[in-house]
Amino acid sequence: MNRIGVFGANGRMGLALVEAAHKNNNAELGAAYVRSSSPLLNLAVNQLNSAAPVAMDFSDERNVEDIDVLIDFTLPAGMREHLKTAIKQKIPMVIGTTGLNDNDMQTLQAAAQHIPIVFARNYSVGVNLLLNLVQTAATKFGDDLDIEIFEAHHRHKIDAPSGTALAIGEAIAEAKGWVHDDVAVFDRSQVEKEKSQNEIGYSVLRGGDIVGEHTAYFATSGERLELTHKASSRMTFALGAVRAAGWLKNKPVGLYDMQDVLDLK
Ligand SMILES: NC(=O)C1=CN([C@@H]2O[C@H](COP(=O)(O)OP(=O)(O)OC[C@H]3O[C@@H](n4cnc5c(N)ncnc54)[C@H](OP(=O)(O)O)[C@@H]3O)[C@@H](O)[C@H]2O)C=CC1
Ligand SMILES: O=C(O)C1=N[C@H](C(=O)O)C[C@H](O)C1
Repeated sequence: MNRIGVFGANGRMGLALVEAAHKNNNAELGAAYVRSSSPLLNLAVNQLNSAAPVAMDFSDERNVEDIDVLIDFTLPAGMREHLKTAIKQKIPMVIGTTGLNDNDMQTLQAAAQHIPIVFARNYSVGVNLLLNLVQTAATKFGDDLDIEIFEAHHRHKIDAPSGTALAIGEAIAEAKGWVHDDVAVFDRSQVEKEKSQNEIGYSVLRGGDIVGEHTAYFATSGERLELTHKASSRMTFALGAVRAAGWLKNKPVGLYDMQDVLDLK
């Protein structure tokens, strides 16, 4: 049985992860953590199960010592703290937090020399298939091609474009032999010129309770291909992350992603 510790257990994804750990037959919830300053500390996280988990303080080392894999879907600042604990306790970590910067990515690379880590900006099967499909599309059209990425999420999401949109753009850039940062266009409001074909444009919608939608557009002069993924439940991501935790448990140190977990490379 894989004993899972969930950070940010009172968050939208945290709650879904707590439920997903109950649903997965090979996993059990070892601990559900909230911030040490949280008013929810020591209270029941939810009532899904007769043994409703109690929110614990991860900074108390006794609360992490029998955990097999830690899962973090919080914010970048939280992820940084949680990663330190994981390294100190030598516990593998599954990370889904988005909005990470270049320094964070370097920190993850360095951390992965000490513990096994899965980092993915989307834990759904569909998006991980999409990452392969966009690479095919990007290379099979000719030079007459415009590539744009659109994403839509709920009103509470604070990072933009989404981590998934960036992962799609990076996959396309890799297939085209482009440096993503050189071709990514996030804002055209001040650019008064025609678009170049060596660019990947991003656009973003925020509203209501949209779980997560992504479309990659491949537009030529005579046709347009639109590859769309729509998530209809956060449980998709949560079950994917719990599956990744099971896969990671006895892996050697290193930085992995969900395509490794799903054997899609
Ligand atoms: N990779 C994937 O498949 C997916 C990734 N995500 C990503 O997961 C993250 C969380 O999303 P969501 O659940 O909607 O967000 P929520 O705002 O609902 O939850 C965030 C959680 O993180 C906690 N948190 C925030 N800052 C810190 C900190 N500094 N230290 C400790 N805990 C902290 C919050 O605690 P508190 O309530 O005390 O503030 C809360 O429990 C986002 O980055 C999102 O993009 C989401 C879905 C899928
Ligand atoms: O914040 C969210 O909700 C989501 N975030 C991830 C992202 O930034 O891509 C994944 C998913 O789309 C939901």
